[in-house]
Amino acid sequence: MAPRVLVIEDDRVLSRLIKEQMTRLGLDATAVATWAEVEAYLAGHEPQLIIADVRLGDGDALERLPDLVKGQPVILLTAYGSVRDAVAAMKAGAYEYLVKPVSPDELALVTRRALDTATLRRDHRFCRQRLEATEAKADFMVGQSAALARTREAIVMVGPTDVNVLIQGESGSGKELVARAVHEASERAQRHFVPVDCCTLQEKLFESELFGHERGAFTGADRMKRGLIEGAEGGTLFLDEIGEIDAAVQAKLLRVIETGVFRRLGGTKDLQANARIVAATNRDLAAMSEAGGFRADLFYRLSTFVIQVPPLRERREDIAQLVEHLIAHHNFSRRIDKALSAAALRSLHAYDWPGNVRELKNVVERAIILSGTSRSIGPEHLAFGGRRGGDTGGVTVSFDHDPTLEELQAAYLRLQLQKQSGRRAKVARVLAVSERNIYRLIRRYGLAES
Ligand SMILES: Nc1ncnc2c1ncn2[C@@H]1O[C@H](COP(=O)(O)OP(=O)(O)OP(=O)(O)O)[C@@H](O)[C@H]1O
Repeated sequence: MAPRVLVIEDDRVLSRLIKEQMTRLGLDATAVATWAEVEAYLAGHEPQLIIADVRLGDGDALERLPDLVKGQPVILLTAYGSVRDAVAAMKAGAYEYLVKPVSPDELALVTRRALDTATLRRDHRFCRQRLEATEAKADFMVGQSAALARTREAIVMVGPTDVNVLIQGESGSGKELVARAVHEASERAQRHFVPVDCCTLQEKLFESELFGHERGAFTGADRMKRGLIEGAEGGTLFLDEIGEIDAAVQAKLLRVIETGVFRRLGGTKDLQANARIVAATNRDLAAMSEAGGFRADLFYRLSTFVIQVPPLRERREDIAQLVEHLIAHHNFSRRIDKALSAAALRSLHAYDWPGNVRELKNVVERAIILSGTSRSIGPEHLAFGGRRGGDTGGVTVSFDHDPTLEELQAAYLRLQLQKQSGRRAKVARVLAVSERNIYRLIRRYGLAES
């Protein structure tokens, strides 16, 4: 459908000319000559653009402009030499003003631009709304267990206070979900929640992601780039896997927290940060700081308030509800009328869930696929830790001594990296942990070349 344009002009000749030109531009134009007609038209239509003469016989467009511009862009036509009108028009929110006699080329150009801008604005608004809707959905924490209730209580308590929060919990237990909930419960909820993955192999890249960089800060930095910390202005900066940041970043972060000041990479200006810091880790940060692996002063600052996210095996009573939620919200199959058989629920209860809710999500998604057209999900559709039912074709890791847990983990990771030809995303799926966890482990065990 052609975009609608309303032309408000009481000079009959000019009105006809503009209308004809709009038609030539492929627009659906309607011309009116009085404000009474405008009101009647707007009661039944929503034009995408209005072109209006500043002064009509029965009223002044400038007075009505603030109301008019709410719906769509308005281009005003002003008399030659009336600078006062032009300034007032722009102040009142007109998209553009054109001085009579109107040049057809200029009118065509401004019309196109106004329509394009309006479309962009609309798209942007739409994207934002969708984003907010997804974020709100992500905040939906499923589970009625007493353990989760304690986590919820902590969120409600600390959310509005603006203090820094440290979220501790095993991988896949829902730390990011908790961080989002803290943000939502705060006065910063209207601003951005910016998640930052601290687990990266390239420290310099990470630093510039976080703090931004000035032009020329390093080879390839051909323009200034703002860091995520600036993106979180007025909102919340979520530092995931905080235990992984190196000493240089630890020092910079401490400075931000203590003084509210930071610098972009290669910069000399002190910039003000206003972001609430919520950090998460699945490591024992207190022990790390005692052992010297993490700055004690930073740990102290970050852990003003600590929220523990319980592992799934400590809240098995949530499993049934989580499975129901995961079936209802999965997005790769149209069949959402699946149900778990009692026997399948028993095996889910019996399992230990080292990968927590993320692992449960993987298991449920695989089960939805494996159960095909059958409505019921049975134990034969469940594949724990990548294995299904009675299928025992596993892996063997051998040692000439009794390995420590760490050695076992490193060897198994090396083996999986070989097996999956170094494809980390795939290894992450098999091990039922996040890809960033795989990065972290690769770095910890020095397997980067695998
Ligand atoms: N209580 C819950 N209700 C619904 N979904 C959940 C819940 N807890 C976790 N999830 C889902 O499980 C997955 C993993 O959660 P999340 O990413 O928050 O874990 P994490 O602890 O931050 O993991 P990592 O340590 O790997 O960063 C996500 O898809 C999340 O939506």
